Amino acid sequence: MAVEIFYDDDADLSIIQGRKVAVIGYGSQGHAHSLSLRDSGVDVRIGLPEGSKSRAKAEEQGLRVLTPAEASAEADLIMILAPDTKQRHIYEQDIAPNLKDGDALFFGHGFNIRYDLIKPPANVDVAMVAPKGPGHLVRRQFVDGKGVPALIAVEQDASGNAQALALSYAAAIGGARAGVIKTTFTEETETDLFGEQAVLCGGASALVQTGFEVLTEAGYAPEIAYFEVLHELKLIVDLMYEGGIARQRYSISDTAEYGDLTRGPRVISPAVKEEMKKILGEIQDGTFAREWVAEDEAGRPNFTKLEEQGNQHPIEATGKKLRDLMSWVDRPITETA
Ligand SMILES: NC(=O)C1=CN([C@@H]2O[C@H](COP(=O)(O)OP(=O)(O)OC[C@H]3O[C@@H](n4cnc5c(N)ncnc54)[C@H](OP(=O)(O)O)[C@@H]3O)[C@@H](O)[C@H]2O)C=CC1
Ligand SMILES: CC[C@](O)(C(C)=O)C(=O)O
Ligand SMILES: [Mg+2]
Ligand SMILES: [Mg+2]
Repeated sequence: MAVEIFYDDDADLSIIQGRKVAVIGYGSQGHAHSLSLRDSGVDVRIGLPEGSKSRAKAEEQGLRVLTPAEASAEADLIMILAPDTKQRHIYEQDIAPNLKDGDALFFGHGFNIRYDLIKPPANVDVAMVAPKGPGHLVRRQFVDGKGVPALIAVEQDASGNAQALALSYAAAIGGARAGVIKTTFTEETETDLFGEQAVLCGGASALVQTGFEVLTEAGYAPEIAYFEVLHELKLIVDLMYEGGIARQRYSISDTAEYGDLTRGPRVISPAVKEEMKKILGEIQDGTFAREWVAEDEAGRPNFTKLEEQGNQHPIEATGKKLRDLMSWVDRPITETA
């Protein structure tokens, strides 16, 4: 089925400029949405608990910070940008009691709606604006006059105007400069989880770590291995970003391209594709969501252990040493990035 793609000319910015927006959370996505909404002339307040370490960051940027309940009560559009596993509790405790007829409840990812963790009442719009990129780059691209593509979806159209509202919001954070695609909460959730697990984060991290291990275990210098499998990956992916895999193949040598064509399918073998299909199945049938919610409720023991193991991987120490010598590479991720 053909997708609908919208650009700035299709969006009416005045719709979101006429709303009182509460952004709940001020992390990667929260800071990007809030600052760009404000720069687009939208009335924004931030909802954060009293003890939140994000409060100071938002206040330093001149934003008005309230508790999540106060922000929800004051606003007529509430965008939840707290961690997915915390959203259900925030919704029940702070948002639901403050929802009024005609309010809009917005999400940056469909997890809590797709897996029935949040069940909004019938009298509010329920929509999503999900940028297809990390929040710090969503903000950086907006500041640079560019934009990260975004997906919009409407789960519940109580006002009859939810899609135009979502598109207006997406335009205000720069998404419609690059293209906004209309989808569903289900499609966004399942493709986003699959992308981050199998390709963008899980797949890419494991590929890089394994390549580094194979080279260093064979006696090659860690610094050379780092440049080969991590640093240069960005340069190769930049070519794909600009012109697809064909552009990447045009720029590399014939020798590299022959290796790419003949060895790539041996690395990402049919067995890897089968495993990817299993991972997609666990997303579709809710296995991953149940596992992740239970892990979070148990205090994240496995998450913490695996994250620490990743931090201790030898590629991290080698990379830190090399990046310290390249001031332009380790660009700090700040609230104005
Ligand atoms: N990271 C990304 O780039 C992307 C994220 N998304 C989605 O955006 C949403 C937010 O993710 P992300 O930006 O990564 O989140 P982060 O973990 O970066 O930030 C979470 C924010 O929520 C705050 N928070 C924690 N608990 C509460 C609470 N009880 N009430 C209010 N605020 C709270 C945190 O404050 P504190 O400082 O106190 O911890 C922090 O400011 C998720 O749905 C995610 O799937 C979608 C696309 C990309
Ligand atoms: C790729 C990870 C992501 O889905 C994103 C930045 O888009 C996320 O959830 O952070
Ligand atoms: Mg994503
Ligand atoms: Mg995601």
